[in-house]
Amino acid sequence: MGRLIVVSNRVPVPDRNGNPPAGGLAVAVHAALQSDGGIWMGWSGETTEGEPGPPTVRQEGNISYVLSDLSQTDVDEYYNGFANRVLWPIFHLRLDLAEYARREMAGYFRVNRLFAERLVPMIQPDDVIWVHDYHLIPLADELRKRGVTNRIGFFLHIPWPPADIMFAMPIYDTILRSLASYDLIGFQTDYDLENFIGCLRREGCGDQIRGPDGGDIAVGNNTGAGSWIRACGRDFAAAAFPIGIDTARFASLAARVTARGQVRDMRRSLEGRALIIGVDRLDYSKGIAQRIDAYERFLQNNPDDRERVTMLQVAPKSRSDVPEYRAMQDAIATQCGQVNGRHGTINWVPIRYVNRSLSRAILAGLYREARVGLVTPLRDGMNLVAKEFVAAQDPEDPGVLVLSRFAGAARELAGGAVFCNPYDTDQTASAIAQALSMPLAERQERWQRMMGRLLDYDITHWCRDFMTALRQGTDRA
Ligand SMILES: O=P(O)(O)OC[C@H]1O[C@H](O[C@H]2O[C@H](CO)[C@@H](O)[C@H](O)[C@H]2O)[C@H](O)[C@@H](O)[C@@H]1O
Ligand SMILES: O=c1ccn([C@@H]2O[C@H](COP(=O)(O)OP(=O)(O)O)[C@@H](O)[C@H]2O)c(=O)[nH]1
Repeated sequence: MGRLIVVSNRVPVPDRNGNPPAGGLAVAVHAALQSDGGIWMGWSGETTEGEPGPPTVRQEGNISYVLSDLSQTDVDEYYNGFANRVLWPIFHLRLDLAEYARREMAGYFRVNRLFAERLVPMIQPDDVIWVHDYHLIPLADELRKRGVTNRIGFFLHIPWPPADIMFAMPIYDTILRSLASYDLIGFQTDYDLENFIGCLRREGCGDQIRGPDGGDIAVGNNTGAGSWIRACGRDFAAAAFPIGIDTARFASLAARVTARGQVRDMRRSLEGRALIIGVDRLDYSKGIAQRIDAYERFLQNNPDDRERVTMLQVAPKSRSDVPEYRAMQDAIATQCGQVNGRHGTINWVPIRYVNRSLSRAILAGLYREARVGLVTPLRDGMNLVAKEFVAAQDPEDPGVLVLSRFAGAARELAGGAVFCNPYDTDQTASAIAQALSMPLAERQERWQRMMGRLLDYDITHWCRDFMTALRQGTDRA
């Protein structure tokens, strides 16, 4: 079997001992690379004043990590600009926040060309290439232009928007058509897949077809969503592969850390109050402001519960060079202060706000302490925090997940989570009240339903499913 080549904007480089970072995706993809050997290529995270030098290569076992520095102009135009000020807001249905500029679009394609040029000399005939996320949509097209005929797969970690939103983006057609250069496109949910096919149809450039020999593509995730597509003169496959977490390992981490250090101190500091937790990058898609409004409404509607609950919002800074993100940092801090000022007493602070990143181990323990997990994005590709919260619970006394219906995770966690509409403040406030008063038997039943799914379809399963579907064409050839 040929090697696997993974390309992503960020590369989870192993530590000094060769261990990948603890995140589930890094561990699972690292394992897939290790088994047949391979390359993981992407941005080093470093910026240079002038033109960047050649990539650095670090060998770990049979995996080569190939890291390219980018110039400040590249980072401004490709990452902060087109990826995070055009594609990100539009794919998250925020046309109002999209700032389109031709210069930034040119930078986006320039960096994709740079990655393609650097990758081509490394590719061997049997290699299979797996490209990740919206930063690198045109990469397959650039590789094809350079004569690469290998199987190339793409996984989109964020949602795919409906046609009317997509078509508002200048050069939407270039983005849409460039996806036809892949052999397999993976989405988080069947809704994203439907939206993508809807865009092809409305544009009149593609549609679903019967597969070769009438066959289906291999999708083992029980969503039943997979399709063959003919578009822009090529046939390719597209399917939903909802990303999972390292469920069993995360559950055991949570059970281990709960009695220790910072988590134990945190429990003591609650003085018996029920903990409501939110954990998100500081991103407008996560609905943090709306969540704080809903929590305040809950306090107003349930005066008896005041001083019996504490909300902890963990929100590390993210993409701080993008103006919309910088503005949010001040807005959320102000909002928390106002709620605390209005409702706090000399003995009680309603919201604790932590504006920095916590380790996975601490988070696992905090999730387990919490009576309610508040995951209320306005739009989210998947939302791994929702899955981690469930995995971390004590089976004997599980907390309740309040989950936005607009998170990708809602497709799999229906029947277990209490759903909310984050745009509806009263309804989200009621969902918080429902979660806090839920009887033990119902909490256990809901938790078991969700945990069963998360154990069956974990990150290793996700990785294997995608790779099986991607290699399927190789076998047929
Ligand atoms: O790399 P950053 O700009 O700092 O952003 C962090 C990541 O954010 C996005 O995550 C998405 O992928 C998750 C895993 O599939 C998914 O659960 C979540 O809903 C998505 O928002 C982004 O897509 C990644 O590329 C970033 O690395
Ligand atoms: O302080 C923090 C906040 C978040 N996370 C992790 O960051 C990831 C966030 O993934 P998610 O899919 O929820 O959202 P994204 O940030 O990728 O859009 C999860 O694994 C969290 O455990 C973390 O390690 N420390």
